Amino acid sequence: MTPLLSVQGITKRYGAHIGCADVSFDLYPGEVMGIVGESGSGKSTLLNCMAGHLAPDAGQVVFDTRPPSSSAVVGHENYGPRDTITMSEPERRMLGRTDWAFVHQHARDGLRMGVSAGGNVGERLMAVGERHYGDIRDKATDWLGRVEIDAARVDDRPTTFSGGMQQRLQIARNLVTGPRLVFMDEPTGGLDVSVQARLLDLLRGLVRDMGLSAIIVTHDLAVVRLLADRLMVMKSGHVVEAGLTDQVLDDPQHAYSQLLVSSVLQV
Ligand SMILES: Nc1ncnc2c1ncn2[C@@H]1O[C@H](COP(=O)(O)OP(=O)(O)OP(=O)(O)O)[C@@H](O)[C@H]1O
Repeated sequence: MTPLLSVQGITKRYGAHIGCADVSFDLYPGEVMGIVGESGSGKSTLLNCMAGHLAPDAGQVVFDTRPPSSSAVVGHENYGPRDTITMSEPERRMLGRTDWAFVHQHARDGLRMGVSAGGNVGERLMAVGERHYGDIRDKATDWLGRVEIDAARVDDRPTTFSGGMQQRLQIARNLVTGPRLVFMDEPTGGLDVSVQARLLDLLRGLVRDMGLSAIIVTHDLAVVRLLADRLMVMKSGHVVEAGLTDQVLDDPQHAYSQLLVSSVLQV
């Protein structure tokens, strides 16, 4: 099977300082990869390099592209595995609106706070060529329901929403176009514990129902335990251990992973 995403030798330095070094892995369709490590271990640097937000110094991020489903989507004729780092900026941007999604830790980074909830979701549909107002509004309302936001709030701005609702709205905005790969940066970070649990449950259901592939960066091992099939443990920019989530968490081999797991157990 062709990997959906094949990451090869991604390296990013900040001056003499290493952000992440020589990271490689394959992600297959429907698979969820968790990336864990303490603060400063390079998780966000790696995620941002993979998602095209940051230019790596070396490496490839090869995505198995498919023909556009909307006639409004124009551009590349070469489908199949493509290095997204060397593809043109318009192509990468289109990927970011269609097959890729990015869920930020802070919902306000992924939402337009001055636009209604329905508008936030509908905007992404318009970006891929949908023009029929009634259809867009219906789909937006349907997605609000799928993320457990009352349809009566469709015209309200996200500024009037709680943190958990804002995060669920950001997820709806991201998933409405049916992406195949979702990058998530600490998706439950900064939320109350009970809100986190509900969001995790929702995410798990959506990932399963939509057959999504995802890469989730977190320092919370409970998040990867619930969502990730596989796990990479990072330390000082390097991957020190990788494997099936349960295997790594229940029987960590590297001393740093052991420390990471045990310090969580002590909490
Ligand atoms: N813009 C930058 N300029 C210089 N150094 C940076 C920059 N961004 C990150 N770094 C450094 O790169 C290393 C990796 O940082 P990164 O933010 O990727 O780690 P992280 O694991 O995501 O941490 P956190 O969980 O705190 O976000 C750290 O040593 C950090 O200080």
